[in-house]
Amino acid sequence: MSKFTSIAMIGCGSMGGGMALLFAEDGVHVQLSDPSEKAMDAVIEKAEKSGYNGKTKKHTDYDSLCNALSTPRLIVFSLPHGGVGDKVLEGLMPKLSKGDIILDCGNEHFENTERRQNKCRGTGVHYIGCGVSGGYQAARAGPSMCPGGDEAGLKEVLPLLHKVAAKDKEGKPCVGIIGRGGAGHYVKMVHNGIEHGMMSAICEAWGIMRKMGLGYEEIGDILKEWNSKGELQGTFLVSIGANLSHKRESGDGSSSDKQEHPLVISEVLDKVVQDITGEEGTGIWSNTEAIEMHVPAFTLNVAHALRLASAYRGDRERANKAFDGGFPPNDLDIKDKNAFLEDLRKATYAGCLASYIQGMNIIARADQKHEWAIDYSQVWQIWRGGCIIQADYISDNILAPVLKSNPSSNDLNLNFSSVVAKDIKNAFPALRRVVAKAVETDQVAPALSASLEYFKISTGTDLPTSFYEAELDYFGSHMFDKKGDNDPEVKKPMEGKHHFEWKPATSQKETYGKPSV
Ligand SMILES: NC(=O)C1=CN([C@@H]2O[C@H](COP(=O)(O)OP(=O)(O)OC[C@H]3O[C@@H](n4cnc5c(N)ncnc54)[C@H](OP(=O)(O)O)[C@@H]3O)[C@@H](O)[C@H]2O)C=CC1
Ligand SMILES: O=C(CO)[C@H](O)[C@H](O)COP(=O)(O)O
Repeated sequence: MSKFTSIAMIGCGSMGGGMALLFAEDGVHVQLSDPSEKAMDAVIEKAEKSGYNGKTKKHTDYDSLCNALSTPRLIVFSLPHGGVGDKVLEGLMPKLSKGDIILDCGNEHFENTERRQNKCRGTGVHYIGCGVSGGYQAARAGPSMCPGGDEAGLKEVLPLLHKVAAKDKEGKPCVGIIGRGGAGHYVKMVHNGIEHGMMSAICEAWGIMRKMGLGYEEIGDILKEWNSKGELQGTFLVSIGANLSHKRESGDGSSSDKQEHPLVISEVLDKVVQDITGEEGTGIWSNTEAIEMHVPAFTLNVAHALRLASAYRGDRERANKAFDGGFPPNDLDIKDKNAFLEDLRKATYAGCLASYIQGMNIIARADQKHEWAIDYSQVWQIWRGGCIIQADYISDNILAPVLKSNPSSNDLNLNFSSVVAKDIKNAFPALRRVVAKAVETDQVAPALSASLEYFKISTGTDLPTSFYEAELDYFGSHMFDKKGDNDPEVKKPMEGKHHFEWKPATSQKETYGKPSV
């Protein structure tokens, strides 16, 4: 039996509510706090219905909440990111004692996490940033959990997390100590960046299949097939895509019912708004981090841009009118449908793998900067099951050989892996054919196109940036390295050693002639 027999859940929305039931299912008493009594009542009702009688209780003040907890206290946050957590922490701190633990299971920005960790440090309260993944279904059944912070607090709470977290195919829990400071929230943030890249690649493939004339349910069957074998085997986002493709509002699925109830997917508008409404920040933060860490993340960047562009439906409609109909994708007349679908499957895989590679590179660079001592074998384990980016083939064949041995962050770049090289060389011609077809027929394929460019550029040794560098030196005296220079620094991102006087600076009179005024 865990020492945490009575814990707090602060925030009883879709994730917190589900996790409260998850802990209650494990026999733990869960003390609830949420501004909405209705939200707490809903959790209590579900707990009672599930037979967890008396295991959940609502509180409207922190005194009664904290007094109801076993010690050391374990307080789980499932709150919107930003100021809410600060306010809650401020309210709780006077009631907490040395050894108590806050487990922040929201998608918090890692800098907020570290700021709060610093605030708590002098008091002996442990603040753990624990990204959770898998959506509200996983919150209820057991999410993938990514905790980071000080080791003492992590070791205290880990046995309980082992019990409630998602389990992989071998039954091992998808949770482990990720690293120090804000590492847990950082890795979860990048998980979401990868998620966005993968979702973009998959939705672009879906759009292309629609233009091939395939019906929603036919596409669902194809996605099911993709998920069952090969490089996309066991990919959660592909599997839920297969599942959602067949869903109708209600009814029994009979043919008369099919006429009455359209497929839900056929009614969904093309608008992703979370980044703009501020509900979620992870997509913005992971792309900002990619840029700030100087990591080329082609797929992630354009996936985010697609979301942003999609959100402004009204602007798109207005521009569409101004452009007299814009550039709508043409119907695709594909002679050998099966061969093209196979290309599309491989292209989708390349987009998913590109997302993983870019995400891992962001994590590695941040780990070096912040000295979090990330345990990459745990990153691998945490992403094995229960999370949105779960991808069994990638996990078993691409990540395991690199991550399981917990390499140094310097050796993490998956583009150095012979397995990745083999797979991408196999998928690249298919990706090229799909992108070429998409370009030719105006399909929307930013993440697929960016992934093609990514692999071409990140493995290329003859880029057109020679000309770029020359122009920079021409107008800005920014220096350049020369082909054939043997200095090892040439291989590093360091300023070049040469400047050429392409055009000497001249006086205003020499440049413009005699002024007219
Ligand atoms: N939804 C998902 O799939 C996932 C979400 N997350 C993260 O988990 C966290 C929660 O997400 P989610 O459950 O979807 O969001 P919800 O909005 O459903 O839940 C958040 C809850 O916190 C409550 N809340 C607000 N202020 C306080 C406060 N001062 N004290 C106690 N409770 C408060 C909200 O109440 P009210 O509505 O009345 O303001 C709401 O019930 C977020 O950080 C999210 O990014 C992580 C993984 C997956
Ligand atoms: O964290 C999550 C999954 O891992 C949540 O589902 C989150 O709501 C996804 O939203 P976004 O795509 O905006 O990050």
